[in-house]
Amino acid sequence: MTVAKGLEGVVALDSKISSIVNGVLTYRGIDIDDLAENSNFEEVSFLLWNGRLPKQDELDVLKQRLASEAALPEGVVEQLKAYPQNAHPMSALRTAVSTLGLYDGRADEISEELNLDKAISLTAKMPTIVAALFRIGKGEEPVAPQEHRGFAENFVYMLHGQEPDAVAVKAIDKALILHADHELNASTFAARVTTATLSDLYSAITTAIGTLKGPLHGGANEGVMAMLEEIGSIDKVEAVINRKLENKEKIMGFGHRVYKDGDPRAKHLREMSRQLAEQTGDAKWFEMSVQIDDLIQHEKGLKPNVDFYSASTYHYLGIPRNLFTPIFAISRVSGWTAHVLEQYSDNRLIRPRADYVGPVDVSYVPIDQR
Ligand SMILES: CC(=O)SCCNC(=O)CCNC(=O)[C@H](O)C(C)(C)COP(=O)(O)OP(=O)(O)OC[C@H]1O[C@@H](n2cnc3c(N)ncnc32)[C@H](O)[C@@H]1OP(=O)(O)O
Ligand SMILES: O=C([O-])CC(=O)C(=O)O
Repeated sequence: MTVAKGLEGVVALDSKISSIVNGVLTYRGIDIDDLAENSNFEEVSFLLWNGRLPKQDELDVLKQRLASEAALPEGVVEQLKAYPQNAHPMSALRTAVSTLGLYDGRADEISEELNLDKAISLTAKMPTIVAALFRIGKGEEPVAPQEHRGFAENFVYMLHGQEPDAVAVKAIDKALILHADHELNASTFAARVTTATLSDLYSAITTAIGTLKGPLHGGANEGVMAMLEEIGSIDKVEAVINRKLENKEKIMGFGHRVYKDGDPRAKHLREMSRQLAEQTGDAKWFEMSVQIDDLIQHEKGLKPNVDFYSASTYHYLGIPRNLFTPIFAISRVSGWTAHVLEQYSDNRLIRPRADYVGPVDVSYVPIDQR
């Protein structure tokens, strides 16, 4: 058997959701650059779930549903308050999504219509969970979502409990568009593996969140911020990065399994970070990031991925670093659920083989003779 370690280059399934061809990322055939400039997260979610852009009335209905289904069952809010306060928000989010499944009496009913309803309902609740975890962590009461607010706007409102800043809302909305789907990345693959056993949507998304959390995947954005904080000032960039390279440490936010010539999402986040640096008058985090970017490209030939400039962008928005990966999950749930729907619609159990390389012909030794 030929083993492709890490399944590199293996095509595991057909999908009509997103594509990466010659370094260009599309959702349902539309270039991500076009969507990032012109769309919004609700529209992108519709696109991922339905395979086409919505008409105005369809978009209005989806926006209304996402806002009206954002509130959490009281029992879930009580559980969030009971979680250990030192739990990582990604772990708490994973457990909360699993708990939400317990509150859906039809979680195990699988039908096209119900699956889409569940996708909308879960997507609607993700920002509410993340904002509630943030506030509970600070010893504050969660803020309930408001029905007249858009998706990104409601999230920023629930974080701070006050009228959201328009710049922050626009930046979060763009970040959500850019993170919404990415072909067969590790967390999406994990969600599809779970779905392919005909398990329920909440189980698939719980699987996906656990997979996104790792620092080689979505967790890298938090790792980037930790690195920026460790470096601390522009004059220390070179020394710290060179030491990390000498120690053969992975530099968070660089490299990619598929993109070898650059991640098309990174330029948008870089520009957002630059603009926010200018608006806040605090250039340090952007300038440090640019210097690291130049150094890593020069030393390793590696380019930044989606996680690199999202770290300084979120930092400028006043978001603590342990919420960076949960924000990724708030967005990616639209893609994960689109893949869950696609998997259900043409399912076959996903079950590859392993090449056994362990010992053979070993006899059982009774315990008293070992
Ligand atoms: C949303 C996302 O998930 S985007 C990815 C987020 N993850 C990160 O940013 C973590 C840092 N990056 C990495 O660890 C990797 O580049 C991954 C996990 C993204 C891709 O991994 P793979 O496709 O398996 O690449 P692989 O690890 O084989 O890298 C190839 C070579 O480049 C090196 N390399 C790759 N990325 C990095 C990095 N960030 N820092 C230093 N060296 C790196 C590897 O050490 C390897 O070198 P070698 O051939 O001398 O052993
Ligand atoms: O595709 C990948 O391997 C990781 C990634 O960039 C993403 O999930 O957005």
